[in-house]
Amino acid sequence: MEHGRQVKTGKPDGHHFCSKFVSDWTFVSVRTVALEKQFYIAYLLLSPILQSSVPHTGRCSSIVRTDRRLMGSISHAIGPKLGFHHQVSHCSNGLFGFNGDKFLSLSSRKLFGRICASVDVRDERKNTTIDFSDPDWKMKYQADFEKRFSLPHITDVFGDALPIPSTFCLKMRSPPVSDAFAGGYPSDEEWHGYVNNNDRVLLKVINYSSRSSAGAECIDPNCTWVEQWVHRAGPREKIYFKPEEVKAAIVTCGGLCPGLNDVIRQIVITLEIYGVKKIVGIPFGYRGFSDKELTEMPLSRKVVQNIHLSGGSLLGVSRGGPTIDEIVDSLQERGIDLLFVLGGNGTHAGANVIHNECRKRRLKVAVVGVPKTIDNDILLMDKTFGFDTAVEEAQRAINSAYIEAHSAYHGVGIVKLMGRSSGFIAMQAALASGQIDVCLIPEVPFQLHGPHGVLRHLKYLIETKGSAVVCVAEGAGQNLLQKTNATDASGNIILGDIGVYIQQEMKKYFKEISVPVDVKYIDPTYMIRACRANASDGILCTVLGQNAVHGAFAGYSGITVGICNTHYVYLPIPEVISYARMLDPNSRMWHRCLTSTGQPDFM
Ligand SMILES: Nc1ncnc2c1ncn2[C@@H]1O[C@H](COP(=O)(O)OP(=O)(O)OP(=O)(O)O)[C@@H](O)[C@H]1O
Ligand SMILES: O=P(O)(O)OC[C@H]1O[C@](O)(CO)[C@@H](O)[C@@H]1O
Ligand SMILES: [Mg+2]
Repeated sequence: MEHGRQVKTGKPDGHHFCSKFVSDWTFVSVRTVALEKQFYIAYLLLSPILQSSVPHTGRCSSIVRTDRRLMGSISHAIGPKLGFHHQVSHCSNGLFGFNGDKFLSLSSRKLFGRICASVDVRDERKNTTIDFSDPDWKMKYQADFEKRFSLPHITDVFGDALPIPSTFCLKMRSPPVSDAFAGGYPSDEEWHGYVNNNDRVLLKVINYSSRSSAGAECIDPNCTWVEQWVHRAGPREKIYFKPEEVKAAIVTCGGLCPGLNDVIRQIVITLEIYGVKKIVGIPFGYRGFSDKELTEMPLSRKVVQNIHLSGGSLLGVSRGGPTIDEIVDSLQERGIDLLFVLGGNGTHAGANVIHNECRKRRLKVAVVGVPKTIDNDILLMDKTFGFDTAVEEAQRAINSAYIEAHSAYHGVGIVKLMGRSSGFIAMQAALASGQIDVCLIPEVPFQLHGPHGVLRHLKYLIETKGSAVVCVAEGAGQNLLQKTNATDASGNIILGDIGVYIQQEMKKYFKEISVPVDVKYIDPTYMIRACRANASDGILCTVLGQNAVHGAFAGYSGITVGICNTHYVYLPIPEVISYARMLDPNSRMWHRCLTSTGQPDFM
């Protein structure tokens, strides 16, 4: 029996308080995707099961709702759109019915993993079911994984494309290391510094012994460890483009992100090292491909030398823009052979369609993405560039909120941070600052009002500590706000302002209960991304930029670059963008954040 984190599910001021180890099993919910309705399964309903596995006082009735988006957290193990179909008919206990449920939450998955004798996993993308009674299922899964993560290559379409020796040469840059190393000297034959096409990086490094281990990502009911290897990034010995003949283009799309200029700079520098003479920047995102008013920007080492010293994008960014046909027409007209696309989920979706359209038209173009999102919401990667800087900047806002709140009589600071569908920035900033009492993220629902609501907890904090600081991700608590169906030029839903709403409700609440509070609201939204990359992001951008160029010259297309378990990899675009990566409320990191803030569940 394993136990989860120590959770306060209430406060001693009148409502229930539970300061004990609560198992993961207490966090249960099911989302009926088809009906788009959230519903909760009360703890009491589960108590017959839970009593046998969880030591509880009977006073903790708090339930944390999780939802389909949590699948982001298990995606690493089972791949995009690979949903768990727990066939309830297999369960001895027929408590639950799932009308067309596509996904079960991670937590409920664990629960059912225990309840059900047999669990069926379905790969929705390929509509194949894994039969765990097959003794070879693991081998088959690994083979399928290898296939899914194989990298599209120019030779898939141009079978007769002949590679040439790479013009990117590291030879002679290193002095002899030792007699034992490569025969004593880095010779052509034995040492060249290239990455072998067959090199792989292990994607998952934790062997969870139990489905109930915190953050467990399991494929089968026994949580068997399955090797999942992805392609290692880096320069190859053979290349598929003649550097002196190619034209390379760079485009930056979506919102701004610290580090865009660092990546642009490094791509240009690396291209020049290969020997590329024609390098251009497409202005203002995909729009630059079709807007006749906008002309492409010639790029060289000289032009980009110092651009990383400032934030933003040298090329400009935009949302929305032309159709894929228009973009590919433009690629053809401009004679572009290598296209580097810097952007988030939307941009990568575009890049993948561009790659497919190029194949359809039999254009020998390598399309390589570099994931850019301060939200850190791209699947499989340790982190995306800009995220670290955004967290650092967010901390400054939190510190100001803390100083304001701490210095005022009954001061409350609220800081709203970016994070449309995932709360990574809010969580990391809360963890880093150590000044947050309440961290609200899109992945964890909360109530403002009521005995377990945020406002009641703030009252408790005012009474006990004298002040409080709340940090809220922009996508949190959207269910509390009126929905507009407005979208931006790229089709992203325009969110309601949760920060302003919390501020207003807070003022009303404290007025009603006649407790004076001094509320200060800080919205540093654009300040955390419109800035220069910090050192850590600077390094990440440099490596990603270099690897993007190596990947394109190696002949790969429809790929993106990333960092997995501290190693740099190439991944096929569809595998990283099938949905936005979400924070797993059952992950150790979120548990650590809760431990740090000391906040209870707000449901
Ligand atoms: N599904 C899609 N297929 C093709 N192109 C897309 C798709 N989604 C978005 N795009 C295009 O990609 C570009 C950027 O998209 P979007 O504005 O969503 O930013 P993003 O890349 O997701 O980055 P951010 O993290 O800042 O939101 C836009 O020009 C948009 O038209
Ligand atoms: O206001 P803009 O430029 O559309 O960008 C805002 C969005 O950008 C993001 O940071 C994604 O890059 C979202 O979290 C946020 O909603
Ligand atoms: Mg987007």
